[in-house]
Amino acid sequence: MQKINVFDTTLRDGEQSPGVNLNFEEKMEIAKQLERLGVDIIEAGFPASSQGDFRSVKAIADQVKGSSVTGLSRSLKKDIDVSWEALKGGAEPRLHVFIATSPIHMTHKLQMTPDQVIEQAVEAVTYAKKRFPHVQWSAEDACRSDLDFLVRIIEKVIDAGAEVINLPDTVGYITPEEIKNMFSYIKTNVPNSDKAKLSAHCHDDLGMAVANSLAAIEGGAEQVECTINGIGERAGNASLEEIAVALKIRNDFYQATTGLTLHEIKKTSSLVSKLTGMVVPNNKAVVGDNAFAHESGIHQDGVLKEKTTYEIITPELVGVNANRMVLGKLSGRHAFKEKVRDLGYTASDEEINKVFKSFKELADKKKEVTDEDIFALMTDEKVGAAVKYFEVETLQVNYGTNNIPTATITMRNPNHEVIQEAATGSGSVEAVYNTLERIIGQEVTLTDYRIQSISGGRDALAEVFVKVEFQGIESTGRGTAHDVLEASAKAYINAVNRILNRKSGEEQKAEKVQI
Ligand SMILES: CC(=O)SCCNC(=O)CCNC(=O)[C@H](O)C(C)(C)COP(=O)(O)OP(=O)(O)OC[C@H]1O[C@@H](n2cnc3c(N)ncnc32)[C@H](O)[C@@H]1OP(=O)(O)O
Ligand SMILES: CC(C)C(=O)C(=O)O
Repeated sequence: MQKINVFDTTLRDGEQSPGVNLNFEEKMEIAKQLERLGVDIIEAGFPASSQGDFRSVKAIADQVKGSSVTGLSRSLKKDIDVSWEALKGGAEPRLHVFIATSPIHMTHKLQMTPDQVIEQAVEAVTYAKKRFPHVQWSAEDACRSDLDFLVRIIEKVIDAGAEVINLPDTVGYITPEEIKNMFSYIKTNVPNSDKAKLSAHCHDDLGMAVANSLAAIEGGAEQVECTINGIGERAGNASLEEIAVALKIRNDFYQATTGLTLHEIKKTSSLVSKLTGMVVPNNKAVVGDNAFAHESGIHQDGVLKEKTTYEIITPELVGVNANRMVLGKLSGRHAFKEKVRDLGYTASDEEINKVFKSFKELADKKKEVTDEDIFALMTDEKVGAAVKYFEVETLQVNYGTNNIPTATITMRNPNHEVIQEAATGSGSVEAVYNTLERIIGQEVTLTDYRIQSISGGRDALAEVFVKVEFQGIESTGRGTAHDVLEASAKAYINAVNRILNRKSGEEQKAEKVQI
């Protein structure tokens, strides 16, 4: 099994993401986490770019000893000198020096001839080698460079002392097949290629950065440069976690491995997301919130029977506690039943089937049905096992800033008669309660009223708790609904029904049902 070195550039190319600006403490915290993750090389910054970056790179090089620390430098003596000052305290000081090799970059940006570029590259590597025991050289925009020019310049920088040759796809242009061919071409045609490791550094402009990095490995790369969560200049870099997990899960194909502690991946991803402010999309491979979540009934059923039906990565592998069954309108009975059991309910198939129907109705109205929602549905069902003396059939409330709130309610009474009444109140809830009291035909004293939302979001269920006194007995009641007034009415009637149940001895029966 071939060992692939992981070169993490979250703190250098990752910080080039528009809008990202990490301070000293943040860079230090990320570097320490990268060390725990076990990356081979941390590119901590670009020391010559600013005082702040110099200070961070220096501190990381001085303090992080579990990974090798490097910094980026142009092919200029002044940049290399500054980099040396920053990196010299590292365990084995390592410089990453680059120059562009594509015709577009050489002509327009550097305004140099290919021969001048070769000369400057060799001069820079030679100069760097006088100080640094390890020098990596990068051919910026290698993937749009002339292959035979690359062969010429690479041979010379290896002779000058570069021990890693990085061939970046700077603008995310190449395809997997092309990059694989490019790496094997360089390996075969550079006469001294055995004296250096080849490295890939891919950008994601066409969404192929990870595929290209893996293809480069097939072509002979022994190092991949990547960032946590794939952050980086423009559309970002190849994402470290995706490459690492692909190599692990498909090592039958790639025959390659990394030295990473994979269960640190999720923690590292969350830390980088928090400190950079770059949110990880829910559907992001490996570290997205949905990476181990199943919502559709057929998938949930499959996973409950055998995880490998729909999971190729175990959540534990990357430090996620467990997979997640998300209950929504596409979920089925198997997952629902499992969730009800997980929540601690003992329920018969008949009860499950009944609540499943209410669950589907709720799921049609709500994006995600949460544990709290299921709890509310189950509690309603269990409490509903007692006699419902009164039951609200329809409820309408007329409210306006210039009107007196009026409620009109149709309700079934203990004699199974449907009665309609209307009443006003100083607010909508009072109007509802006055109307209910009128239908009940006896005084009901409300002694407590509390409302809260179940789970988050605008579409959350409302949950109302009341305490009422009726016929000399006090009882609590609870009601849930999407609408606060409906939940208020349900809670009030629930309390009255409980009192009537208790009076007729039915309450005892209801409490026997195990919740
Ligand atoms: C593909 C990559 O990701 S490369 C890394 C990109 N990262 C960064 O640029 C972040 C850090 N950069 C910086 O802070 C600044 O750009 C600095 C400090 C490096 C340079 O700043 P300035 O001196 O103001 O130059 P500026 O950035 O405007 O232009 C870049 C200069 O470097 C030259 N240059 C670019 N790459 C190289 C190189 N590898 N070797 C030598 N010179 C180079 C350019 O041709 C240009 O030279 P010119 O001023 O003679 O025209
Ligand atoms: C300087 C190199 C490594 C780079 O970041 C790129 O080409 O994208």
